[in-house]
Amino acid sequence: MVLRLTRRNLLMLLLALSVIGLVVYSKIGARVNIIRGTTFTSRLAKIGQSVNNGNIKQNNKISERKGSYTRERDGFDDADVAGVIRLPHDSAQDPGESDGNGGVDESAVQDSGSDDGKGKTVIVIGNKVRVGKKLEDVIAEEGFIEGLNLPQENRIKELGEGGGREEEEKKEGNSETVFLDGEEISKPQNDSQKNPQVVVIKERTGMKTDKEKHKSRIIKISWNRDRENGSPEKKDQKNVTSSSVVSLSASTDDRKAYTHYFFENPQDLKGRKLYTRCLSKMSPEERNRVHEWEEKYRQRESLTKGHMNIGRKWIALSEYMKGLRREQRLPQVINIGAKKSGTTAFGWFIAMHPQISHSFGNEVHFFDKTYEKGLEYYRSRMNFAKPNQLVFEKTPRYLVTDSAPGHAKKDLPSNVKFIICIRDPLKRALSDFRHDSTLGIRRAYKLNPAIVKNRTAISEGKRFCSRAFDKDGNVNASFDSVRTSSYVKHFKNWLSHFPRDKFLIVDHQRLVDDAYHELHRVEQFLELEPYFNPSMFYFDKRRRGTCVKGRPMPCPPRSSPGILPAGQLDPEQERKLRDYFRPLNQEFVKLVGANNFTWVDL
Ligand SMILES: Nc1ncnc2c1ncn2[C@@H]1O[C@H](COP(=O)(O)OS(=O)(=O)O)[C@@H](OP(=O)(O)O)[C@H]1O
Repeated sequence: MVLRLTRRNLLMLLLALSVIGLVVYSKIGARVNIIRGTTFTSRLAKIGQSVNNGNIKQNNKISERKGSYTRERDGFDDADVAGVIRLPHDSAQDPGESDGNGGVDESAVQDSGSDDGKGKTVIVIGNKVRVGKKLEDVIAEEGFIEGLNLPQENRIKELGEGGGREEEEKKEGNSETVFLDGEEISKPQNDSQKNPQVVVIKERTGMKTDKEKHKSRIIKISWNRDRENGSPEKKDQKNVTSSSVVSLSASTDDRKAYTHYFFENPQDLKGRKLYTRCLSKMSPEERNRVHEWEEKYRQRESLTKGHMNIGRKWIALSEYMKGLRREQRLPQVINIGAKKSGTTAFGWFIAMHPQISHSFGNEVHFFDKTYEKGLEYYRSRMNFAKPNQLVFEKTPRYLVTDSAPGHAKKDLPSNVKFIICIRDPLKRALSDFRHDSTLGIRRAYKLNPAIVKNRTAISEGKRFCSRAFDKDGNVNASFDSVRTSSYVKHFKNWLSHFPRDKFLIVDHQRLVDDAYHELHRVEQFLELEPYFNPSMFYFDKRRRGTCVKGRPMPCPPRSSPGILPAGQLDPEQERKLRDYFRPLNQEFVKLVGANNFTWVDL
């Protein structure tokens, strides 16, 4: 049969091909899922489930999915992960066997998955499972575990980058004493060292592409946190984090110098970005000194050049900085918002003060976006501060993130202080909306500038109102731009965790009209030596903002490019919004205890 090549026939053919494609894809996809769902991680999770009622730790990236446990897709194949779970009752000694050829030893898994498995250690490295074997024996057999070559006295003998290990190194590894957390694990000194509660190891396998190699270069060892305070009864496996290992091994001072999130998570691309940024701020001479230090570190640790991954570079860098008495500390001052209230300019001004060390980058977004990465990550986002400096970061979303103050209270030192920048709530809301619209169309704008050509102040005002009011014409309090401007609601949430004297309110308008006055208040609040003076600042008409005299770049950077006009409202809509904000402003002022904001009663 010969089909005529008409448009209709072509369409039919395309449709048929798509259907076939879909069917094939769904079949293969389903199979892939089944394979993933039954790999050793889910088995490992089941073992853990029988031990601790299914509370497999989040930080091991094992999460519940469709009734069974499977590792979160974080770029690793299941075969890259290994784990050790010490079941309760440390009794069994009979070693289980690996099948030796990379497959999972089914009997070992089944054995330990049942209640009979209690009391046995289950160790999973790569896709081998061992039951009842001593951790130290397994480590000795495996020969190397990256991530344990902690600095100097905490070092484990490291044996190559997996895959192509040298024969000689292998021998060395079997004969050398192995150190874990700075202790000889072949001669444990107390029971808790003998009994690791959880060890999770990510091990590289035969990776091919560079990207995969990078990803696979992670091995994590986690110990039960309770080991630290010596209360094995209070075991809570959910609390285990990979950073506990380092923190257990180092004294407080060493911890500050060496513990580094990127050392343990070299796959986190942020590490590379921040490292580059940090070095780019240095003079060429200083950069050379850092590279020399890295080389010293490499030789001291007997590492090959290939070993110097980004995690180790961070360790070397923090060692170098430690020598200059500079270290990464958790922030002591946080500008928590509000968005579009001049927070970027504020951060830029305050960073001029010699006693302030600004975090890397404009915003950190720890309490609102990356909290699950842990405090070590947060610390690694801070710049290397001198002993007399206060560490500062700003993230405007903290103000409106409900969980932020609780987490900040729990995690930060008690001397932390907060700055809140605020602004006329209506102007802020319009600026906020413009910011979000700009981000939304930035891509389209790049492709076709004409897309914003017809957007006027009036049209933007209309777009704003279509969101700011509901269909009955009432203010839509849950619209983001309106919600953020309701300062009192957010401030109350923060006040329920911190006392009033922990906060300083900075008004954007005053930052424009009299920057010196505002910044001097900040100096007093933070107990800094006076640095700013009135003659430093001027108002730049073109930039419509405060700038600083005598600097190569006199004005702070803008947080978003102004490709759209600010929205203009008709008087009726403006009145309605003002009526909405007024009582909230008044309540806010009562709480703050000062009333020199020009916009409160508008
Ligand atoms: N130098 C200087 N002095 C005073 N005010 C300034 C300065 N630079 C920026 N701005 C104004 O700050 C508004 C942006 O605020 P943020 O930096 O907090 O925005 S962001 O939340 O970080 O996106 C933004 O407001 P709009 O222009 O209304 O959008 C800026 O005009």
